[in-house]
Amino acid sequence: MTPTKYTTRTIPKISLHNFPNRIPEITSQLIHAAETDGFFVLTNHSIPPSLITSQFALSKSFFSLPEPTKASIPFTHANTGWESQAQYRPSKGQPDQKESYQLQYGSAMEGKWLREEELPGLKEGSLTFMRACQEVSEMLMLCFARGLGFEDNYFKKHHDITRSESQTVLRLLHYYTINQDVPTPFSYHRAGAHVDWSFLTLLFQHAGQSGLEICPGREVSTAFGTGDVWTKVEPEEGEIVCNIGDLLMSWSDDRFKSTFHRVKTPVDRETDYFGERFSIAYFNQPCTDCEIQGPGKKYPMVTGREFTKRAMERNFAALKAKKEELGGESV
Ligand SMILES: O=C(O)CCC(=O)C(=O)O
Ligand SMILES: [Fe+2]
Repeated sequence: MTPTKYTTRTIPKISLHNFPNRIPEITSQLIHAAETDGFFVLTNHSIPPSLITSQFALSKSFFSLPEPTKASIPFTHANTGWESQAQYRPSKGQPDQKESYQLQYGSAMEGKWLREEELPGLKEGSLTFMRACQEVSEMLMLCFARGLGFEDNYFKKHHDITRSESQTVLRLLHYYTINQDVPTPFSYHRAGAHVDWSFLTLLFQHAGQSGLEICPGREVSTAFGTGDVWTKVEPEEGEIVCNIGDLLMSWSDDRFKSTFHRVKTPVDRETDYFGERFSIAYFNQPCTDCEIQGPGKKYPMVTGREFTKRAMERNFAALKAKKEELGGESV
């Protein structure tokens, strides 16, 4: 196994302080970050630290529940529910070593909330947190709409969480502790390299629970491939790490780049984090019936439903190719 090559890149930090009066300045910072790094970190945003802390506490309580309770709300094609070691990345053809629980706002959650007595406050608390994430997302959507020459509400209305067509997702993630005394198998990945197919992803991490790495420079919205020079993104409490997803890349006619990222397999006792890791991701997804096309019409128009379906199919095709390359290994 060839060792990963690393380089230090400065991840832009963008403050949302006093947003209504700083929209032009924030817009130019966001556009620059989106055109170059594809990743940026938000500071001074509107989500109170206590809300982030409570959502992490809910997440920890959820993942501590007995397996049969979690298995009673399994992950399905509606993109909601709980899974454990079931997500295969096309880059590796092996399952991520983690469990996750995906939540949405609307009908896709039917049968996917636990009963209140199983985890009191889960539904109300998570929806409050999701709405706070949406508020931040809508600030960014306004800036991206201006940057691309659309009217201010353009992206906001296509990601309307009050509509039953909403596909936006909150994902609670839990990576298992890794035993430092046993050599880590090659196939072991906390989260294999991938790009998100969202518009924008907002990621919350805990200080000290490192592992996130990025590799900018994705050039086309359809190809899979992992660059070989990575940069570590150290988690800071309260900050939001954002990445451009394939949807915004396509909607900007490839002007903004979606960026490969992964959660590293810890191998080095001196530098890597082997303990359990919790993170929370909020994926802005388009309403199923919205029409997606960039200002320059580089790609044919597709609906939100088609975009999601194609992204899943691309993932599946790339995974199949990877499996064949690995010699029909059972995944
Ligand atoms: O857990 C993390 O830090 C990253 C998660 C992620 O990239 C994803 O779920 O798409
Ligand atoms: Fe991701």
